[in-house]
Amino acid sequence: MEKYLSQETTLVVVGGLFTHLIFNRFEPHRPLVWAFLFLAAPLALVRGLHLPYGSLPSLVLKHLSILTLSVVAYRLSPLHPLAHVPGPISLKFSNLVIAYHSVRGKRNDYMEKLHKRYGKIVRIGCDQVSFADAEAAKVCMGTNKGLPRSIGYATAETANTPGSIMTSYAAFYPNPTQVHAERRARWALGFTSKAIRDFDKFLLPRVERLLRKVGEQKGALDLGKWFGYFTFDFMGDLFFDGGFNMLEDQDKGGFWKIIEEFAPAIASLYYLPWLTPVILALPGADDAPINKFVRFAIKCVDGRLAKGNTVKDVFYYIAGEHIEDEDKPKPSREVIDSDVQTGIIGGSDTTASAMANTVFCLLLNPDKLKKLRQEVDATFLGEGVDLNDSAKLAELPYLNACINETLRVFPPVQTRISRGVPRGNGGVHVAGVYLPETTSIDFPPRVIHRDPDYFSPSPDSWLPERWLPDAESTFDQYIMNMDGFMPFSVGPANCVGRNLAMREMRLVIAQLVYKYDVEAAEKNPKEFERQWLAGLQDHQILLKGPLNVVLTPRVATA
Ligand code: HEM
Repeated sequence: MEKYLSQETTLVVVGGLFTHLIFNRFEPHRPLVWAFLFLAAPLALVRGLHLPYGSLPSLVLKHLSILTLSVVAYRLSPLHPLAHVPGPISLKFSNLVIAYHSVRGKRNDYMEKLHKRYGKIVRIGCDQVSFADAEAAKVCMGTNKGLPRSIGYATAETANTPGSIMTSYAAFYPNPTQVHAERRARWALGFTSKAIRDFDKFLLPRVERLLRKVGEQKGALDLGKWFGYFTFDFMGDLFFDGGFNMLEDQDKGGFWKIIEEFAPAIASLYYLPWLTPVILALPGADDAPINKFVRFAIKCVDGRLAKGNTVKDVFYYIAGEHIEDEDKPKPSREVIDSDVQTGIIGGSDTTASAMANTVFCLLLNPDKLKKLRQEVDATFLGEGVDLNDSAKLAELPYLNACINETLRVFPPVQTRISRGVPRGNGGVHVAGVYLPETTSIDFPPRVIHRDPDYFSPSPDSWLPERWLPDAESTFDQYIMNMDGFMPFSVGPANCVGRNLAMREMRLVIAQLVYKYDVEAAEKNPKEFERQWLAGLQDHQILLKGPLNVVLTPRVATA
């Protein structure tokens, strides 16, 4: 061997392989540790072999080449613990490719294609799988002993924050289950049935204003945008005692822009958690979308804290304003700042997306729009009717069928409810597949919801009738497996805002079709459909193109 390889080359190879072993074993995420590992072996060589320091750059280059080759070869080899999971080679050697699909915003279509080709489980990164299987989702998200969220949630925040309700449940935290349960308990107080009923004092005036403002617009209007203004204002009521007023001023403050820039960044960095601290350490990082969003959240918290605890909103509970006992610990300012970030995103975009997609589906299916209107008219026509009667709306079968069917075909979180196998637990066996320690598992609701094993017939089609009580006798080969329905996720970390979101959606959709004739501005249904689907961008939240409609006030008839 020595005949062919110089001592220097042999040591470079050994150094590269050894560094790979360290990366593999400890998965460091800090840029300084990376810098150390990139330089340590070449420096040791220079010192050990008494080489000139001028040879350092070329040694570093060789070291990095060996390291890269070793990493790529290992990830593609049968030795890798995820080698048994099928998937395209282009995705196996690095998470960069799936991160690229996330930035493009078409991860939803891409995942659908991958699952059609490779089956229920696909390897989508070096340590990532997508698992479109309801049983696996149930086990991993678990009602009592599920897995925590994956390490990618580290990217949702700047390095040193203590974690929100969302991120504190990530596998990298020392005790995710306990920390999350403590955060979740405070959030849950803000979403009891009573608290939700009390929030009607915010919600009902916002619904009234939304429906008045859209009626005042001349010509076609982008209803999706108006839904966004509405949900953002309502989120502001829930967390910051109001203050955005988008239904009056539209987005003059540029709040949506902050979220629209933040979403693609965070959705792709999820797959590259090591990159976040690097980006945040670069000059000019102050203007990075993550920092802009974090600053925005902090400013909102400053404003709310300055107002004091005059109102029992969600913030009141998550900030521990309800804790009167001086001896009981209150959440730190860092925890509040982190939690509020989850609230801003969770409380605004998701519900707006679901409502926009419901209207889109109704417009493509005028017979079903007519049926929904008949149900709403029949319920609310007459003296003394209360269009704000949420209890009554919750009982309307067709209204609920339309919303649930939209959440099925177009779930606002399309391709990633994520869980991670913690280091040190020896891996897990899920639905017949072994997943080693540190694997990140994405459960893609849109793929699962459109799987004929769970919903038949025509799982890709929007058919509210499948939710009606007589569906079993109306459809041939009827399958409705609710284990495969997870728009709000399941288990201890499922969506805490679910009941509130359903209340919002029922009120808005019912009152919209009651008060207005709604028509698509684009008269060709095929073109209308094409434009809307092309505009949907899956960045974990669902960004949308315009939903241009024409509204005509109507008088309800029996
Ligand atoms: C149609 C509307 C909504 C949908 C489809 C939705 C969906 C989801 C999903 C899929 C998760 C992830 C759960 C997991 O990882 O297992 C989640 C979590 C969460 N959502 Fe929602 N959401 C909606 C509305 C809301 C609203 C209105 C709020 C609050 C104002 C909210 C607050 C949260 C919070 C705080 C979490 C984290 C829960 C935890 O970690 O315990 N969501 N949501």
